[in-house]
Amino acid sequence: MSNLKRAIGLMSGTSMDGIDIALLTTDGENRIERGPSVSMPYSDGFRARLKAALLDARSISQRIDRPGVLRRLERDLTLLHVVAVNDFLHEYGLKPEEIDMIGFHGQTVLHRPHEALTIQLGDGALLASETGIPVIYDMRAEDMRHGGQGAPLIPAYHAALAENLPAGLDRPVVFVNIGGISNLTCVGEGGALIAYDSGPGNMLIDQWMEMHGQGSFDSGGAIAMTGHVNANIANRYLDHEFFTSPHRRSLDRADFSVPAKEEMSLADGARTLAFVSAAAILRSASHLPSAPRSYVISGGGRKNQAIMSELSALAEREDARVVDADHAGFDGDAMEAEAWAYLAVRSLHGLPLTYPSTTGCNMPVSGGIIARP
Ligand SMILES: Nc1ncnc2c1ncn2[C@@H]1O[C@H](COP(=O)(O)OP(=O)(O)OP(=O)(O)O)[C@@H](O)[C@H]1O
Ligand SMILES: CC(=O)N[C@H]1[C@@H]2OC[C@@H](O2)[C@@H](O)[C@@H]1O[C@H](C)C(=O)O
Repeated sequence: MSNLKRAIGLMSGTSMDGIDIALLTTDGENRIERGPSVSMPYSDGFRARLKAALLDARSISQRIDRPGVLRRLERDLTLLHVVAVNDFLHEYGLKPEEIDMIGFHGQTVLHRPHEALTIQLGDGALLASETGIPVIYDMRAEDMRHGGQGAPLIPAYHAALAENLPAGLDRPVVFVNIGGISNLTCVGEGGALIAYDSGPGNMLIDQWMEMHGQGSFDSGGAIAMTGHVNANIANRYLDHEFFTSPHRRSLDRADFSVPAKEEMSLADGARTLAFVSAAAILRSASHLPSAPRSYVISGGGRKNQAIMSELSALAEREDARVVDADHAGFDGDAMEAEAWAYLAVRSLHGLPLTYPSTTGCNMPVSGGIIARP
């Protein structure tokens, strides 16, 4: 009997721009068949509610606390995921009974690894009852109970993808996800894994654009491409203890703040923050035991031309190649959602989601809670 399962992965990331949905058929190990994927953007109003809720989340001290607006928001967020799943099933002519499980990330509203506290809003039981599909959720907590950072979790999936790298991508290969926050996974010769968060990704750029009334992101990096890097401000970010400390740790959105509006012009700010996003990745990669030969970039940040050109220039100096995940045979938009489907299957099979070399946990750890319809 095969261990193959058909799973839907759902990711609502730190950019808070919407829900990514992907279908994956996998054994949770080396067999991966990628299915369709879509994104369901949040309305401006819902996005604003998520952002406002980050403030209420700061007073959480126990995992079950839902102060202020959080309880109602968790329900609404879950119902949006219900709509996302049901629309997806309809669009691809699938029935709930044809899906073995959903891997549900939810929305991180607080992440304090030093307090072993991480909160992802999302009601797994409600999602299961409203879709008729078993749901595996809350996949970060068990890692923290074993001394881990609770993030990143995508490395187990990166490791499986690295089994099928196209020719020309030499190891060590580093998978980089440039979302609101960026994280990297280095896969060395023989499959050795090292992973950690690598710095601010798009979140500062997004906040900078919003502050200037220029929408929620710098589309294509078009504004950044007309600006110049302010080296003093860039160094202020890059000299942060996060990069200089010998210890790697995971990040919360609140760890870095946007520059003050009057510090730079719109274009120089967009360019400087794109440079910071790129340089942060290289600076974090300098803590790896051996120099990477290739970087495979996923996440929305790969669509920002300024980030990508800064990254390519910096990597070239170290004789490394930078490749968009889409050009390496992967799907740079769906990779996180695919990962949550993959991790759900691993969770079901009791396989580790994290390792000492990915989150700093004290042993390989599985995790996740299952909610049945
Ligand atoms: N066309 C584009 N041009 C420039 N930037 C873009 C474009 N599309 C998306 N982005 C950036 O990517 C972000 C979304 O990226 P992504 O969906 O990978 O993040 P996330 O999954 O929410 O975050 P995380 O991985 O930290 O959880 C947007 O907020 C925006 O900054
Ligand atoms: C606590 C949390 O939600 N962390 C996210 C965030 O967004 C990117 C980076 O920081 C990563 O550590 C993680 O998400 C990815 C998907 C992960 O766990 O692999």
